[in-house]
This record gives sequence, structure tokens and C-alpha cells, in this order.
Amino acid sequence: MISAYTGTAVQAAEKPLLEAGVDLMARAAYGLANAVLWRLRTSGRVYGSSVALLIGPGNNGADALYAGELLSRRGVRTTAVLGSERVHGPAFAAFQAAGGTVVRLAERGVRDSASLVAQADLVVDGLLGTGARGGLRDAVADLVAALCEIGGLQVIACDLPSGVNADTGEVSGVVLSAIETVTFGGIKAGLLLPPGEGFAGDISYVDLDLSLPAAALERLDQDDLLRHWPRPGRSDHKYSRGVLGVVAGSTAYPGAAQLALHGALAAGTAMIRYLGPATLRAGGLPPEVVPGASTVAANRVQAWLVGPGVSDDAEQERRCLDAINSGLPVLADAGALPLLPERVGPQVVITPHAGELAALLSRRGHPTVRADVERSALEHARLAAQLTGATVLLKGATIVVVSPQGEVHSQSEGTPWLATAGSGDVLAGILGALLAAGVAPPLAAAMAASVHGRAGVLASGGGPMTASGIAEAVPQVLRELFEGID
Ligand SMILES: NC(=O)C1=CN([C@@H]2O[C@H](COP(=O)(O)OP(=O)(O)OC[C@H]3O[C@@H](n4cnc5c(N)ncnc54)[C@H](O)[C@@H]3O)[C@@H](O)[C@H]2O)[C@@H](O)CC1
Ligand SMILES: Nc1ncnc2c1ncn2[C@@H]1O[C@H](COP(=O)(O)OP(=O)(O)O)[C@@H](O)[C@H]1O
Ligand SMILES: [K+]
Repeated sequence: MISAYTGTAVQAAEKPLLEAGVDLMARAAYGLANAVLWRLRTSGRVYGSSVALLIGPGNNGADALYAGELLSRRGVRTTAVLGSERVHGPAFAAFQAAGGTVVRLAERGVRDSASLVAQADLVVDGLLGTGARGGLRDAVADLVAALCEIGGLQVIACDLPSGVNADTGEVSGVVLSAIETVTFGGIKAGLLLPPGEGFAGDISYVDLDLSLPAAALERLDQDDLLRHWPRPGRSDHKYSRGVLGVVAGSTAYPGAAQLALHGALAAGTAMIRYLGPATLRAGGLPPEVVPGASTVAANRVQAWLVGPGVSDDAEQERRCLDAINSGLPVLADAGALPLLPERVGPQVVITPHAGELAALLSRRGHPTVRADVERSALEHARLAAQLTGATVLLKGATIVVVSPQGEVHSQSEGTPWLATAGSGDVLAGILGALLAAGVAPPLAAAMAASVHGRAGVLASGGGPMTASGIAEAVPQVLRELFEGID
């Protein structure tokens, strides 16, 4: 499990150590300098290479300056570009004493400073850290915009990419994309949330031996999947493993039902009862799927998956609503989202993409467009969980899961090739399988996101794939997970 924390929590945890005189900044700077040295070494040479340091007014800039001092002493040509008048005095003095060059943005101007920075082998982003309020502003924002336009820079972010909110991953204004972020004392939640994660690159962690509070966000790893993924025991039979009821598809969208069923079967559901249009039931179903009784109430299941491909079909919509109101664990996706009652219980999971989440919030008196959700995903997912009472899984390159109790998970094992029609239906199937097997909704949502992403990577192999291909890869992902255990 990877745990991540708010910037405030990390700063609070630093306080007692700082009061005891521990030089945390020196440890942070040492970790940052080592990351830079490693990059320089792997790309050729350390001695005689050049590093540009973008320096802000606070301790983040100080970390970068102290790292610059260490780099200068190793023979790296360092140039600090001071973004503001204010700079950490002792760090600045140490940097200069080690022979670093200083450039003031206000004197040199944006264009000149940008071309200077672009010539460096590596750039360290030390403009803003956990003390940031809002995004980059004024000339510093212009400098970063100019650097983004030049492109191709090798940037290492100090603690977090400047302009990314440490707590939420929200991005306001321009941000330099890093190849690596060296973060101190605790991984900041914003590094594992969209859109911030997209700017962070690889995350390296410098331990400062802090006593941290409960995590603000958790990310499951392979061990968590292995521990929690349901596997049949000797005494199991197909009913005891959990039966999934599926309400999916319509005459207009038969494929979504197929993909959701395929996803659920691939993820290990032993028994599925399917409710849908006669045309679909008549021949198009996978042979393993059992046609269910026509009403929700007449089917004995342990969980429901409702909504993929449900469109303009009153009978299917009635079934979706009945399943949502059944009190059983239920995953409501796609066509079921507009049917969601005002409040539901915590046994309900919804799986919108950004556009669907914006529509849901707008229907509930919070006018929202897709771009709002994309800019601050956590905030909007949280609002939806509070308003509906459901666990919310917000889809995208980084998937965010928020429970109505406020627990947050995020997963990002996937690949952009997953952005293909029907991919979400397969995810719904995987999640439905876990709910039917009795896994608690927030955990099930995070596990499904993880396995869906892994299956996408396996199916893609670096190239295009179909949604069916994702489902076909799921058993292999699980086999590899279970390898070596009884
Ligand atoms: N607390 C500690 O002793 C440690 C902190 N560390 C570093 O310290 C950083 C936090 O330091 P600070 O609290 O000084 O925070 P920052 O370095 O983020 O700087 C905050 C300062 O920048 C200004 N500012 C805030 N938002 C701005 C904006 N949008 N545009 C322009 N200026 C803005 C404010 O005047 C504020 O004083 C961490 O990210 C980490 O890099 C590390 O050295 C480890 C130890
Ligand atoms: N850029 C991306 N990188 C990784 N995964 C993505 C990306 N875009 C979308 N996905 C994933 O692909 C799936 C798309 O689901 P959805 O939007 O519902 O599509 P559909 O309705 O066509 O099935 C989700 O699991 C989402 O998280
Ligand atoms: K930074």
C-alpha cells in the first residue's frame, strides 16, 4: 500500500523535529541532489554538466539552493534563476559560496532566462512547495509558460511540481512537467491525484523519519490485490462464491452488455443472471451467462451491476432503479447514473467519467462542466460522494475513488490505450465481480481500477487494443498475481 498525505500533515509532523534542531532541509537537499546526480550520471557525465535551478521565495527554493550547493561541489555548473525578490538567506549564501551562478528573473527578463534554462542538461523546479497558495503568477508563470513552449526539458521537481496543489492534485495555471519528483517526509496526495500526477513523473521519496497521521489517500499495490482478491476455497460452490445480477444493454447498445458480462466472467464471477432485452437474451449472450427472471425482485443475487448500454428502454431503466433500491451492493454505471435517487446507501458505487460526473453534479444544483472536473477531480468526486451517499469511482488516467465516509484511493496502472469505447463497461464487469464476492465497495472499486489498468497494459503491449482484449487479459493478470501461492 502506498500512503499519501496532505502538505499540512507533513508540515505538522516536521514541527517537533525542527524544534529539536534536526536539519530536515539538509536531508531533503541531499536526497534531491542525489536524484539529480543519478540522472546526470546515467545520461553521461556529472563533472562539467549544467543544472538550472528555478528558485521561489520559500523553503522549497531553499531545498533547491542547498541541493545546488552540493551539486556545485561535485563539479556541476549550477545556475539559480531567482523568481522573486525574496529568497531564503542562508541557502542563498551557501549556494553562492559553493560557486553557483545567480540570475534574477526581474533583471534578465523572461525570454533570456528561459533560453538560459533551456540550455541546461537538467532543470530543478524549486519554485513552490507545500506552502503554495494557488498557482504560479506573474513573471514566474511567464517563465514557466515559455519553458513549456520550448519543451523537451529534463525537469526534476523539488517536493512537488510547482503549481500542483499538494493536497488535491488540482492544477491552476502553468506547470512544468517533471520526469521525476523528489518528495520529502511523506508522499503528497496531490502527486497521486489527477491532474497533478500527470506532471510528477517518477516519484522518489526522501524519508525524514516523521510521525505521520493517518493517510489522506491510499494506493493499492500488488500485495494488497493478492491479499484481498477473492479466491474460491475447497468448500465453495458456484452460489457461495457470489452471484452477480446484470442489467445492461438495450436494443441500441447491445455491445456494452457483452463487454460488462465478459469483464465480470474474466474477473472470476462464477454465476451471472442477466436481465435485458429479449433480442440480447435470445442468442447474443456468452454461454456461461444465465438468463434471469424478468424482474429484479425475482432474482437471487449477492450484488447488481446496472447501467452499461442502458438507453431509452423503460423496462431496463425500471430494473436499474429497482436494483439500486434493493439494498444489495450495486454498481451503477452509464445509463443508470441519471436514474440515481436523491440519496443512496454506502452499498452503492457509481463509476462516472468526468463528463458524467459533471452532468450528475449539475443535476443536483452544482453547475459543472467536464473541464471543472478535470481541473480538480478530487473535489468533485468528494462532492458527488457527499451529495449522493455513494462511493464514487471517477474514471480517467488516474482513477479516484472516494467513499461517502471520505476515504480516498487512487490507482493509475493503466495506459492511454485504455481510452477506447467499451473499456468502461469491462471495468464495470470487474467491479461487479468483486461486489458479488463480498468485497467492500471502496476496496472493490480500487481493486477493479488496478486490475483493469494492468489488463489494459498487458493487452496493449504498447499498441492499440479493443475493449474485448482488456477483458481477455484479466485472467492472465490474476494468474500472475496468484503465481506462487497455494
Ligand atoms: N518545514 C521544513 O522544515 C521542511 C520543508 N521542506 C520544504 O519546504 C517546502 C515548504 O516550504 P514553505 O512553507 O516555505 O513553502 P513554499 O516553498 O511553497 O513557499 C511558500 C512561500 O511562497 C509564497 N507563495 C505562496 N504561494 C505563492 C504563489 N502562488 N505565487 C508566488 N508566491 C507564492 C508565500 O509568500 C510563501 O511564503 C516544502 O515543499 C519542502 O520543499 C523540506 O526542506 C523539508 C523540511
Ligand atoms: N488517458 C487514459 N489513460 C488511462 N486510462 C484511461 C484514459 N482514459 C480513459 N481511461 C480509462 O478507460 C476507461 C474508459 O471508460 P469510459 O469513459 O466509461 O468509456 P466507455 O463508456 O467507452 O466504456 C476507464 O476505465 C478510464 O479510467
Ligand atoms: K517545486
